Amino acid sequence: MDLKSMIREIPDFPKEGIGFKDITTLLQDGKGFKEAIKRMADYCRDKNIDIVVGPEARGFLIGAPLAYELGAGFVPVRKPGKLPGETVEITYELEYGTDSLQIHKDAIKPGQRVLVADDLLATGGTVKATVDLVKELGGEVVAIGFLIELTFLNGREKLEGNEIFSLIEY
Ligand SMILES: O=P(O)(O)OC[C@H]1O[C@H](OP(=O)(O)OP(=O)(O)O)[C@H](O)[C@@H]1O
Ligand SMILES: Nc1ncnc2[nH]cnc12
Repeated sequence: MDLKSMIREIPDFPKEGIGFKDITTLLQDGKGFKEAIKRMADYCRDKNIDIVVGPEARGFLIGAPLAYELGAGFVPVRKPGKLPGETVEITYELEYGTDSLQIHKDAIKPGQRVLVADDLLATGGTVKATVDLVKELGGEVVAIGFLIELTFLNGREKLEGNEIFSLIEY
């Protein structure tokens, strides 16, 4: 199945010069969605993953079904003010300015084996912040998986030292 053909590219969204990779066209195709999650799960079935962690919002769309397929738990990483319990927060650099993400303090136990999953790797900032939150709680980041990787942005450099996989490259 050609998953790449199910991704729609929207030019100049959300701003001029950005070629937006729209995954909604893949998600709305039942066979495509199932195949994408199955292929991501195949990368890590033998890794004894306890928890899949996904950053808001598109990381939920990939991370939650992936956790279900692996028989693992799912932990959301959210934008500030959304999680009701006690949280740990990280602030990270964007192209212009900064952003913050939070995780529940008790969401991961020290030593648990974690897969970090998101829909897309661009500069790597979002997932690097997510990895740092997991490590702060004592989780072991076993692998990082993406549906899509924009290789020309070299996001892997920011994630050096981690095992990384992606299904679709641009
Ligand atoms: O590698 P990076 O440069 O950090 O970019 C990738 C991130 O950007 C997108 O999320 P976005 O911030 O647009 O939020 P959303 O998931 O709520 O749409 C995407 O879903 C990744 O999480
Ligand atoms: N080109 C892109 N398409 C979709 N999501 C993105 N997040 C960051 N860059 C993106």
